[in-house]
Amino acid sequence: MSPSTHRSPQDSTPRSGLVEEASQHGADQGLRPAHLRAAGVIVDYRKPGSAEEPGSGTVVDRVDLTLHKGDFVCIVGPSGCGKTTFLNAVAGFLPITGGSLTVDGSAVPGPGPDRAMVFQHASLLPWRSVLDNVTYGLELGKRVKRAEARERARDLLDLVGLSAAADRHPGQLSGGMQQRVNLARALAVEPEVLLLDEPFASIDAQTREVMQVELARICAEKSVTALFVTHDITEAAFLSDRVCVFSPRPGRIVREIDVPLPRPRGQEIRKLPAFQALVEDISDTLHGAASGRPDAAAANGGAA
Ligand SMILES: Nc1ncnc2c1ncn2[C@@H]1O[C@H](COP(=O)(O)OP(=O)(O)OP(=O)(O)O)[C@@H](O)[C@H]1O
Repeated sequence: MSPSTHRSPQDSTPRSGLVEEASQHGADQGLRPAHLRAAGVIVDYRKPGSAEEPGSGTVVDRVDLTLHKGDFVCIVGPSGCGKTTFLNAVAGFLPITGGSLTVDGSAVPGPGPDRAMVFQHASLLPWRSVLDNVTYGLELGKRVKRAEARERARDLLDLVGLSAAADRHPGQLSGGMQQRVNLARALAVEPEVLLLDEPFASIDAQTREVMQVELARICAEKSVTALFVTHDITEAAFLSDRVCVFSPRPGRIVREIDVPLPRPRGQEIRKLPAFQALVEDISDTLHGAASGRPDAAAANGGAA
C-alpha cells in the first residue's frame, strides 16, 4: 500500500478505502484548534472595473487548507499555478478576492509579525554584519531592546550553525550561509507561521540536502508552523507532514498527501522504500494534475 493517504477537497466521491484513512486523519486533526486556516480562498488579479471577463484573472481558486501548530506543509504544483500568489496572500502582501484567511481564528489584515516570509534570494543588507542583519526586523518592530535583540540573534545564529560568522558581512558568505542568515532573520521576530518560497532553489544540491535537515530540526525545535513552496518533489517529501498538490492555473488543491515518515529525519530516510514510494506518488499526482487528469493520478497514487 502507498505510504500516503489522500484528500481531494474538490471531489467528495470516495475512490478507495484510503478515503477512510484520510477521514480518520481529519478527525484526529479536528481535536486540535486550527492555527492557520484558508477557507475557499480566491485571488484574482483582475483590476476592479476592468473590462476583462470575470474570472479571467483568477490565479488561486477556492483553496481550503488547515495547518495546526507545528505542522510543516509543502505546496507543489506546475509552474505559474499560483503557489507564490497563495503564499503572498497568506503573508498579507496581497488582498484575497474571496474566502477567508485566519491565524488563530483572527482574519489576516495584511502583513504582520505573526507571519514571516523567507524568499528564494536572501536579500541581506550588505553593509550590515551577519548579527546586525538578524536583529534588523526586531529594530524595525521596536518591540525588543537592543541588548535582547542581539542576544536573541546570537542564539539563532547558533541554531543555524553560524555563530562564528556573526561579525562577517553577507558578501563574505556562501549562498547556503546567506540563506541560513535569512532564516535566522525570519525566526528572530518569533513568527507564528513561517512562509518559505523556494528558499533553497538557488543553492547547490548537496548544500540543499543539508539545509533541509537543518530546517526540519529548527522548525521542530521552535514548534514553528511552516508553509513551504517548492518545485522539488524530494524536498517536499523530506520536509513535510503533508504535501499539497496544486492544479495548473487557477491553482486548486487537487490532493493532500500525508507523509507518515518518522521524525527527526536524517539523510538516511531518503533511501527508505517508503520515501521513494512517496516521491513517486507525489510525482504521479503532480504530472496527472499538470496534464489535466488529477483524479486519475490521485486514484492511482492512492491505491498503489
Ligand atoms: N501582479 C500580478 N498581476 C497579474 N498576474 C500576475 C501577477 N503576479 C503573478 N501573476 C500571474 O499569476 C499566475 C501565478 O503566478 P505565481 O507566481 O503565483 O505562480 P507559481 O505557481 O508560484 O509559479 P512558479 O512555480 O513558476 O514560481 C501566473 O500566470 C502569473 O503570470
